[in-house]
Amino acid sequence: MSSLLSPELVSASAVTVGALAILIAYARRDSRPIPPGPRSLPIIGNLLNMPSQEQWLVYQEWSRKYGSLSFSTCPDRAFTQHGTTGSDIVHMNVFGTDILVVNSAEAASALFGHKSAIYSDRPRMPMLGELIGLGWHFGFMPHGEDWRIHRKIFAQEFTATAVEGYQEQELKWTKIFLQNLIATPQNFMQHIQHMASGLALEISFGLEVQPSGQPDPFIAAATQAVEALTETGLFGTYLVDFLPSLKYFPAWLPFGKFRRQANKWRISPRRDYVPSIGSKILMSDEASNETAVRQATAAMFANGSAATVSALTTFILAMRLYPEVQAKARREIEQVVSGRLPSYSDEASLPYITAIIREIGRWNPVVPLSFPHKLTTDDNYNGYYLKAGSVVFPNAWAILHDPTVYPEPHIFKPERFLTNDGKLNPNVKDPEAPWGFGRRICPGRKMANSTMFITIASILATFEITAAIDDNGRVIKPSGEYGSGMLRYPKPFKCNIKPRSREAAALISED
Ligand code: HEM
Repeated sequence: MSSLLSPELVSASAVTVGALAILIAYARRDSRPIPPGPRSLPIIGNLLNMPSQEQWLVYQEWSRKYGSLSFSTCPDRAFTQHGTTGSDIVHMNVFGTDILVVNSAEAASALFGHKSAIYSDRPRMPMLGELIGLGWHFGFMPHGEDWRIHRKIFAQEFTATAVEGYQEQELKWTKIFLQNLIATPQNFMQHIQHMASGLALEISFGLEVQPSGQPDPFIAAATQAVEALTETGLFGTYLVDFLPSLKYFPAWLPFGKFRRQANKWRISPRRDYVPSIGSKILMSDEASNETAVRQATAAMFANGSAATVSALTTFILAMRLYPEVQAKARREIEQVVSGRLPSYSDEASLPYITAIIREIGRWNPVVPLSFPHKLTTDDNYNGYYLKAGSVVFPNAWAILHDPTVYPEPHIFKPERFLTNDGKLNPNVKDPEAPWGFGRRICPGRKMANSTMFITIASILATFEITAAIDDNGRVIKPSGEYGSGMLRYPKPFKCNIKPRSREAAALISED
């Protein structure tokens, strides 16, 4: 009996049944007009068109290329003539899974905003949730009761008032960061990471983490989770996302590479942890349901802070590449802050710093394709039929680089959010797209903005960021490149960071 049900036989049968289901679905395909997209092939659909790098750029290009002039009545679009007007929604199909990419703010607002009840689900993500073990992460839970409970408890901890309550810890960690920066400025990325993790641990568990950065097993596990999320979180990166039965295939098969990668990233805290106070609390068996939810959300905060790390690294990059922005920001700070470090009460008087924070999220969004949403009910948009069960990607990158809304979108220009006399322009909205959409919008955004404000204002008040010089006296220009994953980070780059003056250095070392 056991030999009859060998894993190989089970997986082969599962794939055969899956292939049959796709064939039947293909034969019965719908004839209603669907959004345009690249031409698809039988069974595999657009598998060969799926970009593997910087997907947001490819989808942005497709939305210009595939027009909405003539509606196809054939879902594989074999006979469609594409128009020239472009379409803000593009469609693909891979092994029977419909994929929609939303490329404009109007379409995002019409779907994720006005119809959030049917656009707030998440697709099943076998690689991330089942093989790597991030299924507990409520950011990837289906839109249901469990998600609602997690989200409610989490959101209570990060309201505007709750976030004000964390300012003391944020000021403390900003100071630690500045001190680490003065000691080893070349390690600025590591110091940003340490500050974000230390702050998350202190706020979540009340833990006092070593300021100098002794390795902590909880930080290590959170970092591992972030790496897994970055590499695999983009739905469709692995075939198993489209064909879940592949997860039963043994790792040694030639196409079992994803299994080997999943084993590398698999989150198994109970076995791998060296006990720390944080991990003991996190893993406590006596935990009640609510405690369990709190524990998971605390760990989520550690992950969320990874996004803040990316945004702060983008800030350093922008200051290195745009010295005139840095000089202008510093002039504003000098008018407001003198003989002390910046505080939260300065925020209202520093509109240029607020504009810089907005521009960071717009210029190089941390999550350019946001997290994938799933449509739960048949819908239509601009005459197109959108099928229930479709995976829907909001293309935050395309929305934030729309030249009709943000002229010269590739340039870092905080002025776009300001009036001529330097106030925040009420007619230019603070973009929401960097934070996601509808009911799933990032619940940690107030916390992230608060951390960014105090860190950025404090760096500008005390340090100068200039070009690094190589051994031959030549300026090293950062490539400005980013890694391509679900969360984007600037690729490591060099710059010269030094205190602006003796007074600034003295402020940093003061207790
Ligand atoms: C610059 C920093 C950050 C950025 C750019 C960012 C961006 C995002 C985005 C784009 C999403 C997906 C929204 C969607 O599905 O439409 C998200 C979800 C989420 N973020 Fe953030 N985030 C940041 C920081 C944080 C922080 C600090 C926390 C924790 C305090 C956090 C907690 C979460 C959670 C829990 C979710 C999942 C929400 C859900 O599925 O219901 N984020 N974030």
